[in-house]
Amino acid sequence: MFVKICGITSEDDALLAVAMGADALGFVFAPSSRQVAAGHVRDIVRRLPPEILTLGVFRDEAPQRVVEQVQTAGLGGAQLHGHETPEDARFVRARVGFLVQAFPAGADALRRSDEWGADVILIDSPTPGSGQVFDWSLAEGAPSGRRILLAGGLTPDNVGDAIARVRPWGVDVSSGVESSPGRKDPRKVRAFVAAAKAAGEDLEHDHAPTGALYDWQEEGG
Ligand SMILES: O=C(O)c1ccccc1NCC(=O)[C@H](O)[C@H](O)COP(=O)(O)O
Repeated sequence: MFVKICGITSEDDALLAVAMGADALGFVFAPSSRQVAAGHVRDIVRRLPPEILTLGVFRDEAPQRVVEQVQTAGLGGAQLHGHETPEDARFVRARVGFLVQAFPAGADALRRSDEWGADVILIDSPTPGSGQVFDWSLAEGAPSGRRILLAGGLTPDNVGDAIARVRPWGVDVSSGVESSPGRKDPRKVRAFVAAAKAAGEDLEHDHAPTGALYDWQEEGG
């Protein structure tokens, strides 16, 4: 189970999340209480192991500006959370090398998400970074055979249920592992990563696959 910790604002929190077993970190460039500047992110990213996927998080930003910010910060890719068109997304993907495209759960566009050409489809609540949980049955609108990252109000207490229900490729969290906006709580981060990884192991040992997301994992994606 791939685990991304989003809304990182400090080197301490970045190193903490990595030490706890996170696979990816997100840095919010969109207007937010967690907003960070490219120069600050660059200083953090330099201290991280190369295998950690680092993503710049944007919302309705000009595609060329997304590319510039990702490159200035030395990030591994971009995560787009707004009303980006498939053309915007493909422009960014071609220049930054890795793209996560977010869709609000239940959005019609989720069924057409292949058009965005993203490496990973993120299914989130309509208000990203808000800590709001959505009805997980809405994640069923995702295309089959794609890497699905699930977010939206996940916590150490509910992430196991969410994984069992949605069977995603990975999970993404911000609010649920914070002590205050932009500050991560070490105990919550530890508990979240452990619960997500344990639930992922349970999925692998489950011999009764039911969903397309599981099929993709079975095929070695
Ligand atoms: O965190 C923000 O404030 C934010 C603002 C604008 C676009 C995206 C933003 N965050 C994205 C994330 O933190 C995660 O991808 C995800 O939405 C986490 O949500 P939650 O765990 O519910 O806080």
